[in-house]
Amino acid sequence: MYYMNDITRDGEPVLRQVSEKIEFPLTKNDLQLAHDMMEYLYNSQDPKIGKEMGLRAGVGLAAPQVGVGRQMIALLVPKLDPNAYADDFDLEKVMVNPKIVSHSAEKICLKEGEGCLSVDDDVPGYVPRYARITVTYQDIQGNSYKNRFKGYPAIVLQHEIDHLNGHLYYDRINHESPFTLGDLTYLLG
Ligand SMILES: Cc1nc(NNC(=O)[C@H](CC2CCCC2)CN(O)CO)c(F)c(N2CCN3CCOC[C@@H]3C2)n1
Ligand code: NI
Repeated sequence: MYYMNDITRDGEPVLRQVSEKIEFPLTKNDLQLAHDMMEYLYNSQDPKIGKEMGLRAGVGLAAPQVGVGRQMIALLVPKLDPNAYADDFDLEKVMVNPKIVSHSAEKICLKEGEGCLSVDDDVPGYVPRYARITVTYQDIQGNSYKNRFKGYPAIVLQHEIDHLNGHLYYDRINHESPFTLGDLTYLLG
């Protein structure tokens, strides 16, 4: 069970390192990590539990954010469609050793910019992300996948995979003019 004081903050070296590849079969610790990361996301998205526990809401979480420099991310991305059921997710899974193997030239961004549980103050500005990506990864059983993502789930995945390579979202903001569209094709959200 994670609380906010379990979240590693900007300034801790682990957030700026390249995380280690995970070998299979997963250790008990790895399985516990996967469980705890998903549990944080569910708790943080529950208005009652999230409030009681004082959690910042999250749709994704990377292992370095709980101090573990290993290649594991957890995703709980709701459908953007307001008519979708609350328990209907675009992405609801743990990915081990995720890797972007190809991507569109086209870039998009979230209209309201991004934030990060590991960065206490919000940095305003558009964060350019690839509109479409192909990702290889393994699930906690060790099955391998190669899937394509676009739009909102693709943005979240790029934010999380960045954490595994020591990048934070504000590294990608054009600080000269944070809200220029540049080569951004469209804004999402
Ligand atoms: C977009 C969004 N970012 C939230 N937080 N930031 C995060 O998730 C960080 C990762 C995201 C920042 C931009 C892309 C990835 C965490 N990060 O640092 C991990 O590396 C939200 F909380 C949120 N939503 C919408 C859906 N809602 C469902 C009901 O519960 C509340 C929830 C709020 N949307
Ligand atoms: Ni983050």
